Amino acid sequence: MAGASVKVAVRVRPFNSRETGRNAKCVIQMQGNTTCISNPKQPKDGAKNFTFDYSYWSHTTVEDPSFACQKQVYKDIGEEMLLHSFEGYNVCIFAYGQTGAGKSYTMMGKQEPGQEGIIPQLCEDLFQRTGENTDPDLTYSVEVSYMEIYCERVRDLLNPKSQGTLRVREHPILGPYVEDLSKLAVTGFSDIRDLMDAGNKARTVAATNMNETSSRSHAVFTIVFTQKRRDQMTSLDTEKVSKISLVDLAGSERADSSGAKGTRLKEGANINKSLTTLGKVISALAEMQSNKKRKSDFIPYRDSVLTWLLKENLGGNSRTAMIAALSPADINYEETLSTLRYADRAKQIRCNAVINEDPNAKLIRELKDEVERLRNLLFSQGLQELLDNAVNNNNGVLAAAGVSASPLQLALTANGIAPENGSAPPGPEPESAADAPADSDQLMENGEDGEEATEPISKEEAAERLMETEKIIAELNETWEEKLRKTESIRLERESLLAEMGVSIKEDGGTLGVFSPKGTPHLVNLNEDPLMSECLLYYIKEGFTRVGQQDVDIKLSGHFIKEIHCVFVSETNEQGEAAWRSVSGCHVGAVGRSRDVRQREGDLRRRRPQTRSPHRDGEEPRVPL
Ligand SMILES: Nc1ncnc2c1ncn2[C@@H]1O[C@H](COP(=O)(O)OP(=O)(O)OP(=O)(O)O)[C@@H](O)[C@H]1O
Repeated sequence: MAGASVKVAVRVRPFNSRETGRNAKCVIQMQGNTTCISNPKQPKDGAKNFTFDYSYWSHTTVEDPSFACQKQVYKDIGEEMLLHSFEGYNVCIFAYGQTGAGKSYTMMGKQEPGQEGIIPQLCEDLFQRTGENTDPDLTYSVEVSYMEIYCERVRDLLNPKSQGTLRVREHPILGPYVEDLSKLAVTGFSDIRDLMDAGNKARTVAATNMNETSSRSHAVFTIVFTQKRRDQMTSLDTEKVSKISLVDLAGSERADSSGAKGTRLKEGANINKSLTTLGKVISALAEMQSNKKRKSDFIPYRDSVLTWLLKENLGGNSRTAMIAALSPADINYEETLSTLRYADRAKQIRCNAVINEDPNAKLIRELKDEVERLRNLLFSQGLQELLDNAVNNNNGVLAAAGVSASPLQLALTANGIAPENGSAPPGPEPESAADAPADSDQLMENGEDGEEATEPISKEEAAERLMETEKIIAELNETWEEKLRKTESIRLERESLLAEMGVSIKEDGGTLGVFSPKGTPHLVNLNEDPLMSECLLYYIKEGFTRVGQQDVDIKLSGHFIKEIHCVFVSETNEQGEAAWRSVSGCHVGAVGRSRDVRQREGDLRRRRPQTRSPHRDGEEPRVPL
């Protein structure tokens, strides 16, 4: 399997309503695995051909024999990658393309039958296959994390407690990783589907709160799949661990072509830092293939968070597939051509995947060696005694205060050399000796037989690395039951937080809508497309809602609906009476609350003072009512 190239597919979507409305012309044609794009300005001689592993024609409907549906895309790419993960390889699928070209549709899809994307299909297939196992010596475990990279900052989409940005670090043995990113244990497809759903909600909420859309961030869904086999003869366990990374990249349009100005342009540049670097990494890797002499240290992985975290998936230990989403419309010709060129370059990358057999045992051994090495290093500088004293002195005090810390942490803190937790800015961090501060006390390692020191390391750095390694060992040693307990408590926290925010999401005609803080009705326009901006989404809070025209009670709570003509909210007037106020231009239908709900609300209002503001105190609504 060594030296396999990145599998590259392209997929063209149907026209959207705007394109149909403008009589857009389709500039893409496909024949077998070849994609042809014609220049609308020079239709005769401007056509360009590209060949990929797959060219998916999804521009028409299922009636068309050449139509590629969600199932087919999964079968060709998702299933192949899943089978590689069963073999023990790391795998990665990433979707690239302009905003609105169909990346999320291909990766996540919709919840309707037949519309699910690669991620849910792969998860379902994974549990289907593990469920069919009849070998008592073979057990499986699955853990999931979901993060978002926005403006070079990493957010945990599954842990509501993790409000800020997470630190991207590099461990000398593990390589780049996100510190404190939750990795939740799952036991079946419904668990993983709930997490996906929760993560997607968190993503949209975060984007809306920042007045953004999720198309400006990269979403990385990771499954860690472990297969443990017990050997009856020796009673030894062997493990194969595969990391499945499923990445929905931010829209690839160039900042200048999106018409962004000012802050937007600056943000665009920052968001695109990861994409630009991804482009540079792909080019450098492609060049490395054609010019064998070129060394891999040339690859600028460290220049962005995305490429740093996906280092192994790009030219490293991974089987990788890229799907480039294409818009069919003539208006997007330039962007689509640039996507095709990007995909064409990615074809040249080769990855050296290896089966990750028994990494845990090996890893823990290596990490323990590292702890030993660092301890010796600190010990040789006379710090061991301090460590012991500090442990003895502090243990009781901290235990009484309910603080748990490792002995090492206590000792280092007591000696003023423990690193601060999580206060460093996100992004790749220099870890090499060359990056260490030159003026701090340097600990020199003595090699065996009095060899010269190999790597000077500051005492702060040794301490930090020691703590980091101990933390990783503790995580690796966590039992499955402990992981499940932790997952459950995070789930409860997440649910209560979302319920408190009154968050609800419904896919409505392909538009993902969001939310109402504290359940008050808001008008939220999530559509960046100016031509669609009249299409507001209305959130209706908990309770029964009466559609006046039809005079029937319809339960609309927690739903987003389009095309309401008028929305009334009940609130208290100056005389302290419940009154109705129209919050949008009123014409035909009316949406209000049914009488019993109004009654109940009136009672409540008389008991507690109400603000006239339909949004939280001190907080402006996104779209003023
Ligand atoms: N193959 C397809 N078949 C049917 N509809 C599609 C297809 N691809 C995309 N669409 C529809 O086109 C719209 C835009 O697609 P999508 O949201 O997946 O784009 P995107 O590239 O992920 O954009 P963004 O960068 O904003 O996330 C959605 O309404 C989606 O349902």
